[in-house]
Amino acid sequence: METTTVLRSTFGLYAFSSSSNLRQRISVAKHRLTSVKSVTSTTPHPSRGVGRRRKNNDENGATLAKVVENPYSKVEAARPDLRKSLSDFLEEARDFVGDKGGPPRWFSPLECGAQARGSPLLLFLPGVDGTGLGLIRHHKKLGAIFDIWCLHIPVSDRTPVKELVKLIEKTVKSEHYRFPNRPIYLVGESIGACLALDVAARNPDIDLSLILVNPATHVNNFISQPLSGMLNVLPDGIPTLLEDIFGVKQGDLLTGMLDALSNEFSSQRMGGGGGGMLRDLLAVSANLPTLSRMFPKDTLLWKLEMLKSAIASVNSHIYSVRAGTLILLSGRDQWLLNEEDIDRYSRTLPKCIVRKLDDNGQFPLLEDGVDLANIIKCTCFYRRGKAHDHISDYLMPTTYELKQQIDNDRLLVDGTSPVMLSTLEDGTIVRSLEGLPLEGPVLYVGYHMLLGLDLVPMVSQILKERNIHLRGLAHPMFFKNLKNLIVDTKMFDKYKIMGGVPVSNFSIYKLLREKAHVLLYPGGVREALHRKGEEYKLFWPEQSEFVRVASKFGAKIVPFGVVGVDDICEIVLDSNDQRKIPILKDLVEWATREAGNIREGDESELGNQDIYIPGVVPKIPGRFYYYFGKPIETAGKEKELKDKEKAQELYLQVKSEVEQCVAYLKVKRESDPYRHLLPRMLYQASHGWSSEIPTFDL
Ligand SMILES: CCCCCCCC/C=C\CCCCCCCC(=O)SCCNC(=O)CCNC(=O)[C@H](O)C(C)(C)COP(=O)(O)OP(=O)(O)OC[C@H]1O[C@@H](n2cnc3c(N)ncnc32)[C@H](O)[C@@H]1OP(=O)(O)O
Ligand SMILES: C/C(=C\CO)CCC[C@H](C)CCC[C@H](C)CCCC(C)C
Repeated sequence: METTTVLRSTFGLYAFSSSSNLRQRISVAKHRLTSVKSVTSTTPHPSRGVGRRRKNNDENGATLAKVVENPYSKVEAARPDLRKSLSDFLEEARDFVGDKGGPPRWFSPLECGAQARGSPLLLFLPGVDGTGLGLIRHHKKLGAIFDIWCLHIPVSDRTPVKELVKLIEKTVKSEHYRFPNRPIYLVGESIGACLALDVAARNPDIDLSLILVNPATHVNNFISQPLSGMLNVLPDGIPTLLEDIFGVKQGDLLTGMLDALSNEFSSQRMGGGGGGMLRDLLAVSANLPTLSRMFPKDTLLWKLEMLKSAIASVNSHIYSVRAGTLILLSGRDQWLLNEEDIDRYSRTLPKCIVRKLDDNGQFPLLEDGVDLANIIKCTCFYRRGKAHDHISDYLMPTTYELKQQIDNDRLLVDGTSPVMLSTLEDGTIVRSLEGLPLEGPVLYVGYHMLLGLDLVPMVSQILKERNIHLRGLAHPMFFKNLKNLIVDTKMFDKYKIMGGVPVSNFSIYKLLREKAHVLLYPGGVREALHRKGEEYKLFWPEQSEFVRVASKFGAKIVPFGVVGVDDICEIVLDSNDQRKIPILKDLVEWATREAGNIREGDESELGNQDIYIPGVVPKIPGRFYYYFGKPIETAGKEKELKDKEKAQELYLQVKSEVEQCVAYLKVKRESDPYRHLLPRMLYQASHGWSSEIPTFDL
């Protein structure tokens, strides 16, 4: 296996290659990068909303309209974003653990070269392996949104922790000097996390963000005593520790066979077959010689010393850290950290999010199921400026992320076979989303069903079918990173991945100004968490909202209604009931307090916004129905709609159209022969599972 890596240091570019065709490899890679850049029409760009029609100027200045293919239309066939594995790490590490030595230095992997303009710098600080390849699975995906440099510490290097911190600091300072407004991310694993904290503590005035993966917080009794004692008594001069223990060398028949097996597993995984732990075990076994060269006895002893001094240094400096921190914590096999320390860190560090990776072990960045770019999106940890901006720093879901979303919700969508209707300009109602305007700004205003379940089929279907990405104005509770939470806020990840923005008059203003397609539920959580008997009742403010801001940007307003949740479940325990049960009462009060009431002071029922989990009894699923009304133009009416009375008129018109959409669907579903599950299943059994099930006559 040949590898090519361009190594960058303060002195220039280094190239490590096991083959002689380095130049060719680099130019192939460059060519690939160029093509990635030029295919934004079919690849969702991480940082931009997806346009449908791009205007290009031809040589004579004429404007050409280029129809852009919808990257999400083939979402079902999307392949995983991360395709490398532990086996790739071990194979590529072979070239990093030779006898080359030299000082610690930075390298920038070629596959990270396609980052969008204005991307922040990401410095990766390795764990005990020192190779700097620990992010290998993530290079491609992270490389699209960061300028990535990885620190390589050669096996034979003995630079003390203090000097390593100075070396990293030197790079941080010089990069900060070059681009003072660009944030610098330090991503460190175990001991690398200690180095990151140390650098941040020494540089509180530089704009840093830290991502600490299983930060080493203590050297436990086994490691500090029996293990280091055992290493100390082993004779010097043995070539490698593992080679001695297992008696295997590179090129052995056994390693050859294991190699072949692990390759077999890798190729199956590429085809979607999976391989999991067995594949990793085989990869490790086949690469024992690499591992043994990575950790010779004296290097292991040195790393133990480094660990002790790095941890001691962090503990004495942690109070000076000002940077925002994201800590990733494996649920299994934590050798070098304990949760009490992490608790202390999260209380000490000023802006700290702790994200647990329950099913992961010692090296989560190399394990399946951990996607760092995705975690960064879900925690709103990505920023190009001083703080995360939900609009300009938002990263579109990759097609695979959308697929995961769809797969997670498949049961609900397949169970409710949604019917989506829209209205064409001439008023014709059609069974498709054809009536939705393609050009923004557009403001979708509608009724919110129980638990917000209407969002599930709607947002992804509109993206898939029309390449329209709805930016939903969402309750700020979905973006909170509360500590000591009774509920796991991971359940709100989907709101962030799919483009939710905390609701405020500023966010609606900014989104419409950017010509976005904005989704607004004026009834908000009061509708989504309604009480018994309140289904399909709108809880909108009396005084007009959204109309003036929509007209300021000439946005089209699309009123819509949706029904069906009453056909899948029935509320048996609402917030009024829960407030009568002691434990539940505390939970409702806690959640309502923590969430914050965005309708505080509203005297009507809208102000009564309990946050609670309704007790429901499921039903054999009926069907979901959506009806998007005819878009209402506000362009050219800005002056007129500045008048509060006129704005109120239009507001009431929109409200009445939403009510009419709901009423229409409630009546029409009575005549749908496929409203119930059984006829739908029979229909699909005879016409194919992917066939579109008919509905009522329009
Ligand atoms: C288990 C299932 C889950 C599944 C999920 C699956 C997939 C997920 C998919 C996707 C994720 C996203 C999904 C999101 C959806 C979540 C739903 C909820 O969370 S619902 C709760 C939140 N929503 C509310 O509670 C509504 C609250 N509504 C409001 O607060 C208002 O309606 C608001 C702020 C949106 C608009 O009200 P105004 O009062 O600003 O509107 P106006 O009256 O038109 O404007 C007033 C004036 O302010 C100006 N203005 C506003 N900002 C300005 C600025 N920055 N500069 C200058 N002028 C500005 C305007 O131009 C206008 O100006 P002049 O007075 O006429 O001169
Ligand atoms: C309002 C909803 C959707 C809007 O699109 C539905 C939210 C349903 C959740 C299951 C409600 C969860 C309430 C919990 C007790 C969590 C509160 C956490 C918060 C951060 C205080």
